[in-house]
Amino acid sequence: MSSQCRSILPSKLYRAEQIKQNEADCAHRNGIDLYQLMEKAGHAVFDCVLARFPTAQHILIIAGGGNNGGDAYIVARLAIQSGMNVTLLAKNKGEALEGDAKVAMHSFVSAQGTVLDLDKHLDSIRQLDVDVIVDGLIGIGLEQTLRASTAEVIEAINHNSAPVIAIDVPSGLNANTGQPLPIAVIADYTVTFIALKPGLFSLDGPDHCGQLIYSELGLRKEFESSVSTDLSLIHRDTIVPIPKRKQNVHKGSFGTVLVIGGALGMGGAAFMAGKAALRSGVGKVYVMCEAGNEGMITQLCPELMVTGLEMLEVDRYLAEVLPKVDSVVVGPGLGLTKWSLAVISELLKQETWYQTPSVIDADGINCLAYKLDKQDGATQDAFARPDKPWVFTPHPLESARILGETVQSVQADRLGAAQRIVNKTNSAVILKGNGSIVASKGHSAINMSGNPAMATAGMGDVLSGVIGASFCAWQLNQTSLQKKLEIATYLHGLAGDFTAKESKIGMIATDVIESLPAAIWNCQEYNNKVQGN
Ligand SMILES: NC(=O)C1=CN([C@@H]2O[C@H](COP(=O)(O)OP(=O)(O)OC[C@H]3O[C@@H](n4cnc5c(N)ncnc54)[C@H](OP(=O)(O)O)[C@@H]3O)[C@@H](O)[C@H]2O)[C@@H](O)CC1
Ligand SMILES: [K+]
Repeated sequence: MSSQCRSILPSKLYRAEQIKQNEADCAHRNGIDLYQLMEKAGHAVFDCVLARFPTAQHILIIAGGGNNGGDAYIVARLAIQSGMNVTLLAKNKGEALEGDAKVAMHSFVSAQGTVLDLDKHLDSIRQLDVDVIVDGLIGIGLEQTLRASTAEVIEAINHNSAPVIAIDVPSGLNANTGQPLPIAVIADYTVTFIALKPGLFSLDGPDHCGQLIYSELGLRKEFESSVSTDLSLIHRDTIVPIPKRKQNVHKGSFGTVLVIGGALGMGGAAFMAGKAALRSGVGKVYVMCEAGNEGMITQLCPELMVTGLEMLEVDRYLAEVLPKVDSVVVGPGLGLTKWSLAVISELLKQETWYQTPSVIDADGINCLAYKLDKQDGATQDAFARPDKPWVFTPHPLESARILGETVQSVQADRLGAAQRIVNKTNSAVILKGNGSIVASKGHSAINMSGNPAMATAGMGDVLSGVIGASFCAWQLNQTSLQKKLEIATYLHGLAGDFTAKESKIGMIATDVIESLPAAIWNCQEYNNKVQGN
């Protein structure tokens, strides 16, 4: 998501329906009506045209039948008034328009603008040689799969090689979920109004928005103070600062993490989680792995305290070590075998585990989902326990396993799926993927750091180690579980951003581990400078 304009972004996100329900009241309280708001929206988009394409002569504008189309007519009028050659295509030549959008169309026509019939000019959309296209087909009014004729218009816009500015939301994109329904305009810029919508930041949203330009239309303060939300963004300005360390400290000051994983053939995952915890500043890291793997893990990282165990030795080890650690990372390379299921069964018997901050990742999730599927009472009881300091970190497939759903239903509404996992496990959740979602009861936040180079094996193991560290290495004792997880997720992505080369191809998980100290330092320095700490 590195192309998005982060520095000016607010932290709150609002669903389309919250904006629709509240924009009129907010505008009225600010002394303007909805038509004046539409004028402001049109001006904001035209400012973008002028700023990004100052030499543009010929502009193609697509206007839909709702208020998103209304904004488009304002842009078209401003373009004519500034001497541009404007081609405006509208459904039914705009004849069915009502309300403010109709007024906007008349203002365009009064400025000598001509409205052409969209359906008769599909080929023009594909082929017209223009300097810029403005997409005002559909905004936050889209609720269900596109009609075929509208999908065809979007396909035609995407076919034209001219740059595209989308008004409010790329047409066809679900503003709440980031899902194209099933196709959406691929814009170079999206000028979005009043409040940020979650779909612009998650799933396919960022690939369709291009650079995001937030235009509050003078309503941000009014809107944020009068409308509450359970959604937020995670970016540099929203994370709680990690304090700088005092000089007089020792390894005991920064906690102990236990990593449980590393079945035969998968020792590398436990190594990566353990090393990521160390690189995030943890004082001591224990690794409990399957007997036979201890040598290779120690060789990869001699700073880890590694113990290889047979099945029958696990209970004694856990009873002895769990009370000594500040957090547990369960899952990296754990496998789904007799050994790993025995490990999980022993863990479920340890009362200490339920009070210990724990990350449950990868095969930790798969083992628990498997046991749940087998109606295992201990797993059901563990899920039912309220207020555990646990976080599940599933990718979409693991999410589907926990929920007993399909990957499609998880991806169709990632924010909803994250909350369903929170409710089912009584734990926090990080639902991985583009725009990872950090969720706990009643709140979900979408992370903005990270890049496509991170789509590679082992990256989740690194994240689990960073989260393990967030519980003890950063002296965030007064910070909520949600906020700790937000910092860990952000720093993991930032370390990936620091490491990725331009092509965003070929970075590996162990590269990211080495960038963790720089990412932490960078945020501490930023905090010092910007917030004066
Ligand atoms: N309120 C204001 O004054 C302000 C509002 N603002 C702007 O208004 C936008 C919201 O406007 P909105 O609510 O009118 O909805 P909007 O995004 O234009 O979509 C409706 C159009 O989409 C079409 N359509 C829908 N579903 C479809 C489907 N499945 N398949 C195909 N078509 C479908 C639907 O067609 P219909 O179904 O009616 O034939 C209709 O033509 C918002 O994003 C912002 O840009 C700003 O100017 C600030 C002031
Ligand atoms: K649009």
